[in-house]
Amino acid sequence: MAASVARSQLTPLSRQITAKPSQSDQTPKCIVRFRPLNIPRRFNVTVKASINRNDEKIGGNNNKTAPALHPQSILDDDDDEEDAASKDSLNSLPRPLSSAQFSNFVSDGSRLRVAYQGVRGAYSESAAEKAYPNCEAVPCEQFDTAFEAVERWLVDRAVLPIENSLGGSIHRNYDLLLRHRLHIVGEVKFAVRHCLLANPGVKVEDLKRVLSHPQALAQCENTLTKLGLVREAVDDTAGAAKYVSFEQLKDTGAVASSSAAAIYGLNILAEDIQDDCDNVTRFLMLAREPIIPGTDRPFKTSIVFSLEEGPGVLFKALAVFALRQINLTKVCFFSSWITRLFVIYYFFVFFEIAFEYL
Ligand SMILES: O=C(O)C(=O)C[C@]1(C(=O)O)C=C[C@@H](O)C=C1
Repeated sequence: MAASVARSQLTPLSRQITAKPSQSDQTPKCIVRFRPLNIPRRFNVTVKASINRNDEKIGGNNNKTAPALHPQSILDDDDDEEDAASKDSLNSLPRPLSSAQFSNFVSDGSRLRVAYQGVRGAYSESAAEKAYPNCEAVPCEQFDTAFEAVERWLVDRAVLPIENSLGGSIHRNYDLLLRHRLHIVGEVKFAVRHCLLANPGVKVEDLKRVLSHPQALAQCENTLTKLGLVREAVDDTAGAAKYVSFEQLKDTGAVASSSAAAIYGLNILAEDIQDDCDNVTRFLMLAREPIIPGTDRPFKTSIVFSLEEGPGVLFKALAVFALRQINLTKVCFFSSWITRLFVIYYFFVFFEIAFEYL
């Protein structure tokens, strides 16, 4: 009970996480200065978790497990300590996750902090708990807030939806994967069972409109059309439930989970209102450090790249995989402000082999 009270006091992280945390912040790792090991100290730069991109720079010894960037406390700014710091730095480098390391605890034994988008009762919270049992799930207002929270060491991981069996790809998160430098370290599938929620005493026939996340509204298209309800999109399903409850709305319902109903004191008017009983959302688990796949089992690898416009460019790109018998599990196209066309490939193949091919 005590735990649930404490958790209910969590306020979602907002975009303001760019502000320096207060002294009382319990997370000492939150402001970190990264310094490439092979760059003189005076060229120190503050960058956001670009560990992967500089991997090869370390000592040129093909040590793929050693990231090139060294996190150093922003308070430690004494030049005299440079040599000692450089020597120690190899030992203190953040280690990339290995496939065997799916621990729910960080190195100091504290619970893993996992960011998700939404408020308490969101499906993303349940997915985070499924991905990392016993974690401390940290609500974030927006998807990019969750990305930033990991990059700034406010949390250890993020769990974000990427695809739904009914609604399709969640392009916003593909786009954010490109803009941020986090690594996909796993995925979790979560069966989403939507309920129609309303304040106590409100009946289905009293409802005129319904609030929810756009994906959730799309997943319940048939039911909501039959009920003739006006749909209104909000940031997340549980946020819709919270709003309906706090505003004591009598003509407005929410599409959300049964746990959101319990948390915000709403009644469940209808259960399993999604159009397909097999409504599954796939969530990605994201971390600052890449995972180094072992050779004991196949790993799913995601590749993002852009193509210049021209006849047959996509055909040629796909041929790279086809000619090597590499099985693609998903191909996704979308436009982004960064380039005109991005293609995402998922395929089952060992990571190193994939890179050899590319
Ligand atoms: O709004 C929520 O509860 C979420 O966790 C977000 C989200 C999504 O973005 O797809 C997650 C799962 C469901 O598919 C519906 C909504």
